[in-house]
Amino acid sequence: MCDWDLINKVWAKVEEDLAGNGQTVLLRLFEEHPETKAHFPKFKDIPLGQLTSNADVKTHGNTVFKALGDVVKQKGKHASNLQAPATTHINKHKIPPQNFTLITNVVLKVFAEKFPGEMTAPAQEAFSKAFKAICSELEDLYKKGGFQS
Ligand code: HEM
Repeated sequence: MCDWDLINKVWAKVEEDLAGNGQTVLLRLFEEHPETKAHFPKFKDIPLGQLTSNADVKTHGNTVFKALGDVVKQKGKHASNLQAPATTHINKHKIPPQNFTLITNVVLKVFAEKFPGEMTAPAQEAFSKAFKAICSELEDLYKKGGFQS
């Protein structure tokens, strides 16, 4: 079991600047795993240096973090919240499932840096467990959805 209350306490802090925090995560994802940028039609041809001031990255950061916030707020009962993104990421965006592990590891790292007061050892552990569970549920949905890379 994960401590969803601990996670939601950190998330309240994240929501003080949802778009900015989502933007930081996307930029760090592109920096640390440059192959992930190639999956985004809007960003793939723009050099990373120029993306730091790209408004679309911030808007997309907000979209991703809004969806992730909707998941963590369900405190574990998020099956229906995962179905829609799984379907689009399988069929429309064609994102291999291991990318969810990459992005959630980046989220953990960015939160630990940005929110050292809230990201205590138990909070990091709670996020780590929750993200592992979510990634594994997404993998199951990918299998059911017949994902082909
Ligand atoms: C925490 C994990 C993630 C969440 C919550 C998330 C959520 C979303 C949402 C809500 C959308 C817009 C609605 C839709 O099309 O479903 C979206 C679009 C998209 N996502 Fe994700 N996503 C995640 C991870 C990723 C990763 C790891 C990649 C690729 C490496 C990716 C690639 C895309 C692309 C290419 C789009 C379309 C962007 C556009 O509008 O041009 N996503 N995502």
